[in-house]
Amino acid sequence: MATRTGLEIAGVTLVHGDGESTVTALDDVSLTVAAGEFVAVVGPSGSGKSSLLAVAGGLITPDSGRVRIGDTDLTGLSARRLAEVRRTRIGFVFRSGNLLPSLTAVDQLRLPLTLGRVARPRDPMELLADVGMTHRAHRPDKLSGGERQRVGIARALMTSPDLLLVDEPTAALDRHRSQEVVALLAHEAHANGVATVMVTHDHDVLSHCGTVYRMMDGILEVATD
Ligand SMILES: Nc1ncnc2c1ncn2[C@@H]1O[C@H](COP(=O)(O)OP(=O)(O)OP(=O)(O)O)[C@@H](O)[C@H]1O
Repeated sequence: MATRTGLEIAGVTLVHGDGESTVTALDDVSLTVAAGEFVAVVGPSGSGKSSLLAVAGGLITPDSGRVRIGDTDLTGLSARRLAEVRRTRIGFVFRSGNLLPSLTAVDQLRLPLTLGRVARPRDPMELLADVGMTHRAHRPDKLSGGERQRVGIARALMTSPDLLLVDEPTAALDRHRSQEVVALLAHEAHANGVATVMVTHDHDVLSHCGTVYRMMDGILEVATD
């Protein structure tokens, strides 16, 4: 059986700024992540990791190259179609959960379903159980950092996305919670067949990932150490 492709980035270049002060944030970057595959991207500050997530997530259109999610080519889509792809096909997980302070855990998960039609909605209670969350009626101020991340991960999976983009998920967590959260991401990626790209500075969690890539001055390569 052919492996389903979740994300395909081919020959992407992205230049920030204009005139004399330009920065090549992505320099002919290619990356393919299959459905269910969990990859990590490491690299120093300013090397282009956030730019890679922004391009993969359809937030920035690259200057050249191609970005595909499943069978959809993002290059050339209208802003409206791109927003629709972001809402229905891509899940975003942020550094510290990015939860809305006034909503309970279960309502954070219901939110993505209120923003428009979703072809394959998940059941919020089931998904919270999946990520090991029992405090379903708690608001974020009553949750630990690890629990907030669990809710953030579950929220990102509500639309059954093809692609999960994860930015520094352990930035606010201690070592033990970091391991738990990244193990959970690995489990969800495999169990749901979602291509997952995680940017991290935390080398302790890399054993949970498949391929580890290193970004350096906008160039992406497989990390060899
Ligand atoms: N909007 C922008 N305008 C101009 N330059 C930018 C812009 N965004 C990023 N850059 C530059 O592009 C390069 C890559 O930045 P990027 O944020 O992708 O790096 P990063 O690896 O994610 O860094 P960090 O680990 O600190 O988040 C840097 O030199 C940065 O200064």
